[in-house]
Amino acid sequence: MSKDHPRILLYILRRDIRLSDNPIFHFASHRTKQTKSSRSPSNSDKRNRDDSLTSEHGDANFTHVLPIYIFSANQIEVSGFLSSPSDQCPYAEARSAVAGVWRTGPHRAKFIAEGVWDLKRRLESLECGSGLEIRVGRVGDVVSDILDWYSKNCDNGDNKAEITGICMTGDDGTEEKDDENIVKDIAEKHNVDFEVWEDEKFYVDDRDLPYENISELPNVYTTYRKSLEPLRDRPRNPLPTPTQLPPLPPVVPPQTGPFTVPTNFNELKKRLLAPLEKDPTFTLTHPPQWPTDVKSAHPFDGGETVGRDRIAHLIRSGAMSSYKATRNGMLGLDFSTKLSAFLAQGHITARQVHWAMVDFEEGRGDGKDLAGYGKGENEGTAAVRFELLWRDYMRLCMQKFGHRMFSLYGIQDKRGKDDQQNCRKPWRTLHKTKRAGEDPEKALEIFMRFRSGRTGVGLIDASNRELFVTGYTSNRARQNVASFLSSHLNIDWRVGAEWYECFLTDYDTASNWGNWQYVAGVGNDPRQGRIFNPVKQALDYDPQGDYIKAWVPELRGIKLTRTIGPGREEVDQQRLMYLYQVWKLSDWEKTNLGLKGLEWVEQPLTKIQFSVGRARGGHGDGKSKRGGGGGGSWRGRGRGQERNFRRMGNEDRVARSEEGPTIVSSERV
Ligand SMILES: Cc1cc2nc3c(=O)[nH]c(=O)nc-3n(C[C@H](O)[C@H](O)[C@H](O)COP(=O)(O)OP(=O)(O)OC[C@H]3O[C@@H](n4cnc5c(N)ncnc54)[C@H](O)[C@@H]3O)c2cc1C
Repeated sequence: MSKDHPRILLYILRRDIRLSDNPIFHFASHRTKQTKSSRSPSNSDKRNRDDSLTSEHGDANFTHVLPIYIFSANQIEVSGFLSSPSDQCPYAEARSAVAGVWRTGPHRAKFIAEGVWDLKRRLESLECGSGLEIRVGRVGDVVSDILDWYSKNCDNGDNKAEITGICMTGDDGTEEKDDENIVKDIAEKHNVDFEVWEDEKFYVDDRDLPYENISELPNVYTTYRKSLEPLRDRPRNPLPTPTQLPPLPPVVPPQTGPFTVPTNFNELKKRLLAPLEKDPTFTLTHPPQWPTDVKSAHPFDGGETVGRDRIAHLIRSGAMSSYKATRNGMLGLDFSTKLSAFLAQGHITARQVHWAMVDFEEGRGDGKDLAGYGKGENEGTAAVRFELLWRDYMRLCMQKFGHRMFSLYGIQDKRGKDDQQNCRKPWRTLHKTKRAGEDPEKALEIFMRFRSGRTGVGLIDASNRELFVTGYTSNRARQNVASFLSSHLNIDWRVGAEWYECFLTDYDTASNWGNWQYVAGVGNDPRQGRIFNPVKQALDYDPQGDYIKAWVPELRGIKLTRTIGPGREEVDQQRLMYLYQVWKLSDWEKTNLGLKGLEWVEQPLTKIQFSVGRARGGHGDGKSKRGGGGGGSWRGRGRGQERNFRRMGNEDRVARSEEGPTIVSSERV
């Protein structure tokens, strides 16, 4: 066989859809440079050579790189790619295990497609013959088909093209690990090298963690964080963006039947969305509608190009530096970074975010006129780093606990003794169990109202409606929603996690399931059993009612102010209570506002006991010390449990003394 025959490295892209700071592309580009320089004896300067790469990853034996992205049939519905309507899809529908909802809903499907297309464009624009191939199917099937095709169709004697290596970046999801093992077996069968690379998209590189073994990962975030402080010193340098890569192979196998992959973006998107659009209501009798005058907090297209622009915008606008003060917001583009979806798909890396902040902190690049430029780490940039570390931590928990991340009883999984003593929470499930008093139909109905944004609790409904139409809802809202489903309604929290998996643009296996467990009280919250009171939380974080009114337009007619002098109005906390729980309105007002008789208004899923007293003076300027609306004290009534509500991930950072003891009591209807 000729030594010049095409030898192909098959690179299976996963959540590393970017050209910059990408270890595999960096390595491949490095090989191109090496090959070129070894051909030219005069160009023997090895100063720029990255020896760690070559020693770590061996002497690569490839002349071509075939980057391939697979829409994985178990995670995203692929029946829209069938070549003909009469074809039968060989895969089961990509639905969730417990609630049976689509694994990937329309917002993320679109975002992923945009990211993949952006990378394809970037690779093609290098003008070195590189590109990206898109396939659909189960990962193992696609890889097998490609290897078989090269064995069968390219056997031209000396010029035979062959796959000499397969690589992918590691992923800690359980399904992703299964895929890695399947591809490893296929590679072995074909006698092809296989390598799983460290994905370098996390804040702290795995190789720099102070643990020998993942079992040593502390079960409490704070302990983990302290082991890594000072956080600013931790990230490695990002890898440079390749300017040249080995070309695509001269011949590339086609997508195997019964599927066809379109060659233009609009058609690709159409095919992905087609099965989801067959039922745009997602089985809801009252699907949320987009209020015409409200803008999405997350209007971003997917892809490395937009993601990197977003980082630059956050620096240039000062949003990164003001992050600590604004991060609990719920409306608008810049109250938080909105980087999560780009990070989840690997369109950008956490260390790129870090180094962009370092440039600002050290007075390089954008932001010259902003406060804090060149003055080192500030409260905002430190808080962003803190949150990025949460993301790392959730991912490491996934690595440590594996399947337990998806278990109803969580990573704690208190079986045995506790089980016998019936200490486990009696979750309401959507399916029949042997437990007495189960009513799965009722649970299903409750879940339907929850998803529709018709629970009757303003903050929860606003968030769930926002999620449905935009694919995003803030961290503050997510915590309340998760707590509401799992603790106020006692519904199996996994159906909430699955609903989020379907609808979140930024869905990330570890962050989603880890956060749901944490809030549901079965994860690694050291203060087990915290419950968010969505009325008090609304008072603290939506003190003018703007967020609820935006997303629940039926409530916009509720007058929230009272007159405090000639031509002077202030938000009245008593009236805010009607917005937060509309059932509290008088029949007369309900009738006037056209709300009378609506199920979610008259029969909320739960009534939360919470009231506010009249102002004791001193707050007549309309600003409470919580930064919100009118003054006045609040009072919870109930069973006498006292809880402090603090933001997850925040417990050791700010002592929120202004958040006094809160009593949660709710009466399920
Ligand atoms: C029930 C629930 C489900 C969630 N599901 C997801 C999910 O599927 N994907 C996801 O990325 N985040 C998830 N989060 C975490 C958090 O809500 C989002 O990361 C954040 O709201 C995204 O907006 P942002 O990028 O503006 O965040 P910012 O507030 O700007 O934070 C900066 C970055 O830090 C990371 N981050 C912040 N908070 C967390 C956290 N609690 N856990 C892990 N990483 C964090 C994210 O990467 C985020 O982009 C969930 C939180 C809850 C309570």
